[in-house]
This record gives sequence, C-alpha cells and structure tokens, in this order.
Amino acid sequence: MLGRRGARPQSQCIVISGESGAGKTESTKLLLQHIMNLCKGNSQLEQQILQVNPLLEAFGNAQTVMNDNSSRFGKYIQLRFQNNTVRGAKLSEYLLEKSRVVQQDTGERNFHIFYYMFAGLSSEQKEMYGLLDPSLYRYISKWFGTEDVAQHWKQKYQEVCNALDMVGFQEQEQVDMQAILAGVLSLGNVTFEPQESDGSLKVSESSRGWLKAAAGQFGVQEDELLKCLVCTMSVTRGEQIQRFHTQQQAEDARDSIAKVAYGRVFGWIVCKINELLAENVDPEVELREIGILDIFGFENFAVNRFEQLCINLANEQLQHFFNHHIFQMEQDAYRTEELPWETITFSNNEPVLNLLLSKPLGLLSLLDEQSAFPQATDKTFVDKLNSSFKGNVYFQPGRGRVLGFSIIHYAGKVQYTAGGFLEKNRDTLPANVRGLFINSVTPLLSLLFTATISRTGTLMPHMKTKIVPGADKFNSTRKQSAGAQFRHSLMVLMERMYSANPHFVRCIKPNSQKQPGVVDSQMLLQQLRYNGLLETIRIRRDGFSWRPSFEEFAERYGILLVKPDVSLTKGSCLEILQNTDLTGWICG
Ligand SMILES: Nc1ncnc2c1ncn2[C@@H]1O[C@H](COP(=O)(O)OP(=O)(O)OP(=O)(O)O)[C@@H](O)[C@H]1O
Repeated sequence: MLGRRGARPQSQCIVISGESGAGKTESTKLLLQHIMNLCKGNSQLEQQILQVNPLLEAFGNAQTVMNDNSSRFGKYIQLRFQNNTVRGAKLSEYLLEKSRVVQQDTGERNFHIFYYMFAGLSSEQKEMYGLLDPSLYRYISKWFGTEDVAQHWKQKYQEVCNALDMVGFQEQEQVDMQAILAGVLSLGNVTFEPQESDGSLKVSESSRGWLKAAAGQFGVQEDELLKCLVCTMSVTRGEQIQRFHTQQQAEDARDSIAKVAYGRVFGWIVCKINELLAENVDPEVELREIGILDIFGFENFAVNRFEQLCINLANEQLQHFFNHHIFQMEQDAYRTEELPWETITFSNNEPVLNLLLSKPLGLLSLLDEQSAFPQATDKTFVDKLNSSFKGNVYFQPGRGRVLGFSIIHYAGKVQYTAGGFLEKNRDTLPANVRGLFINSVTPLLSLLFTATISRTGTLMPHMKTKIVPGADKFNSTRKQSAGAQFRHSLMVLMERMYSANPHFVRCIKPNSQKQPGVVDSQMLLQQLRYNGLLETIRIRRDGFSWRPSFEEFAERYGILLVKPDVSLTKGSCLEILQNTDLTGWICG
C-alpha cells in the first residue's frame, strides 16, 4: 500500500464512514489487525497498537439506541512506517460526547467504564473509592442489567486493567483515575436548597454525604468544592466579589465539573497512549503513514442536540471529501486530458457545508457570536438563524412549541433542539474550579488541570505550578468555544487527509433493530443512495480506475518491449499497450 514497484511510495488514508452502528469501529479493528499481520516487524509495538483499543472503547464508547458499543468520539490513527515496518503510531481524538457523563436519553447508558468499575472492583476497592450500590447514582441510574451482563462487564474491566498496565500507567495513576471517576459519580448526587437566613444556596441535608465523598475522591476541601458550586468569586480592582448562584446555575456548575473532569481523564489517556506509541525513527529515512479514520456516524435521533450537529457536520465534511476525490478530481482529469467522457452528476453537499461553516454568517459563526453575548439565549440564537437563513433551502425554521430548527443534510433532514446550544458551545468551566483542582492532593487531578488545551481541544499536560485560591483568572471568554475547537480540529484533519492518497470504506447498516441476520432492503437502498454509491459504481464502471503517469507506466511495464533503454515517454506507453492484447485503456 505504501508504494508498489514502479510507483512512488505515498502516504495513505482510509476513511471509514457509515451510520452509527454500521460497523466502522469493527472494520477499523479488522484493518489494523490485517496491516499488523502484514508488517511482522516490531511485534511488541504492533501488539501495543492493537491492545489500546479496549481502553479507548471503555472510556469513549457507550450504549445508544443505535449501537450497544457506539463510539462517542472520533479517532484518527496514523500508523507510521519506515522501510515498510511500522515504527510508531499517533492517535487523534475528536469531540468526546462529554454531556453523556451527566445525562443519557431513554435506552442509552453512560460511558462503559462506569459500569465496568462496579462489576470489576472488589468490595475493598469499592470501599476505598467510596462507591455504594450503583443504583444510587443519578448519573448511571438507568437499569443495571442481568447477571450475564455483569459478568461480561467484569471481564471487560479486567481487559481495561491489562491495557492500563500495558500502556504503562503507574499504579498510583490508575488509583487516581478511578478515584476521579468515583468522585464524578458522587458529585452527580449533590443537590441544593436555599438557606433560610439569606436565600443563598447550601448543599441539601440529604446530599451532604455525597459532597463529602466527592471532595474526598477529588482530594480537595469540602467547603472549597461547595463554594465553586454555589457561588462565583471574582477579583475586581483588588477586591474579591462573591456572586451567589441560582439553583439552576449551581446544578449547571456541578454538571460542568463532572464533564470537564471526565473529558480531561479521557484526553490524558490518549496522551499516554501517544507517548507509548511514539515512533522510534531513523532520521535518515523518509517517514510514510497510513491513517485510518473512524469517526462517529451520521446521527438522527428523536432528540438531536449540539453534539449531533457537530457529528453530522463531520459527516458532511467527509462526504464532501469523498465527492471531491471520486467525482470531481477524476472527471476534471478526464476533461483536462480531453478524453471522451459523459459527465456523471452527483449530489454536491457544498451548500450545506457553507451553511454550517462559512464566516461570518455560517451557523457555527453565528453560534459563536451569540455565545459571546452574556445576555444571549438559545431563543435569540434561533431567532438569529431564522433571519440569517431565510430562503436557504437547506435550512428550515422549527415548527411547534419546541425551540429548534432543521437542516437538510446529505443523508436526510435532521430536526435539532436548540436548548443547551449556547451553554454547550461556551463549555464554561465554573470560576475557581481550575485553581481548586490544581491544588488537589490527588496528583493526577492536579496534573489534568495544570494542562493546557490546544486550539483543537487536545489536552497538553505540563509541569505543575501552584495557584493561589481565588487568584485564578481562568475564564470562559479567553478560551475557544466547543464549536470553534471542533471546526479547527476538523480543518487539521482534512488537511492531513488531503495530503494523502485516500481509500474509502463505506459501511452499510442492515437494520435499525441491532439484529443479526436481518436485512431491511429499503434502509439499505436509502444508504446506497445518499452515500452516492450508485453514482460511484457508474464512475467505476465507465471510468479508468488506474491512472499512472507515462513515466510510472513505462518504468513498470517497459520490460514487455524486450529492448534496452525504453524511454519513459507517451510513445513508449502506446507501444507497450499496442503490443499487448489489453483493451479498455485510453491515453491522455
Ligand atoms: N464485521 C462485523 N462482523 C460482525 N458483527 C459486526 C461487524 N461489524 C459490525 N458488527 C456488529 O455491529 C455492531 C456495531 O458496529 P460498530 O460499533 O463497528 O459500529 P460503528 O459504525 O462504529 O457505530 P458508531 O458510529 O455508533 O460508533 C457491533 O457491535 C457488532 O455487533
């Protein structure tokens, strides 16, 4: 794949796409296994590349209505080669669905790791992490499953532990990581009630124990944690000002802390994996790579939120990449070469991408603009969309009482609920939380909050610096919005992919009931249509699948002329072709 004889080696990328549950992650695993089998080089590294998967799935996958093991993040794995041997790998992650930590829709679950922990930890370990009966925790209080399911989770927990050891997580790091997850669960049970004296909030009597447990697992003072939940401290002209939260603000602060803590643990796991898989290269030899993209599939649920918009935007972008390579570039080449060619039309999704991405009037830009106004609400955002996209055939204003809008995507119309868009896009970390966690006695938590976040949202750990409580100037206005981070990381991804030679794997989902052996032909046909696969078959049938340069072709097949010094020219190519019985070729 990294270069046949006569062809220059080139970096490759494999784009695996399809609806949620279509089989992208399973195909990625099979592909990786196959490539590793072909390599037979540094067997330890190859094994490590394969073994990080259980870890990523435990922390990044969850049960959804569409797939029992749905990836709730996107990943791009770059396998790096020198002399046809794999020398290392790099993993990039995209948009972990952090909101799942605090809320799941009907028929869905939280990230697998929470269930694995309850099933796999011993009683002593649970006591150490302050974990009680799983049914008590609001963040995972959905039905817990049968004995068989618990056994399966227990086994999965063991796999995760093995993978953690193999990746090189120290024992203390593993303990800290699970303490943070236990802290997140306890934090979710903290509720608030007004103080009788001044109406400000306090922790409700019934959840005092949960606050204590959360603070204990996070390694911070209980009263300091409570302060971050019920009020915002700021310093103006040297004077400390305390602003009390409303009930809603306190609950939002609680959930934000849970989401950010989980998100940083996930980011840190990816960093550790990258450290382990970092390449050991010979600087004299050129590095080539095979990238495999397994990104969340197109989603259309009963309720579609900000996350679904980002996921569907990524899929739009990939469809555009596919169209560009399969239809645009190939047909442009035929036209430039003046070959007889009947143009094959395809459904171009550029207008939808413009609607979402253009600046300054695309949907994400308008969302950022609104997110920057403290007074703006989801309603003002929707009003802005309705006025900006009036007459745009790919946008429809919401109908009925639910605040929302619809987008006509390449794969169909999706109705979005606008509630929570601004809050999710701002992705605000409650004031003073960073300072609180940096000073935590749990070393990992401190490390996670000392880290900076790159423009693409990647965690970049660095050395610890102590922060004086209250002096933390970190606030939401200086950081990138979630939408901007996602847009930027998509841009970086597309740049990487445009510089490589692409291959496409289109996964087709056979039915929507998650049933083996059942094929819904209508559903299949619909996917073949919107993916452009019918047109792809036409261009593959009528077009020319291999388009080598004259030089490349003459160098490779010149031997057929049985004469010395075959010149690498068009003339030689014609001579070679006319000397064979080959048909179905054309020369540009
Ligand atoms: N090649 C395969 N052989 C057998 N079963 C498969 C195969 N591919 C997928 N499946 C089944 O379909 C399920 C969903 O597959 P997978 O998790 O790969 O979907 P996905 O496209 O990655 O979905 P998502 O976008 O939700 O992550 C798997 O858990 C498995 O049960």
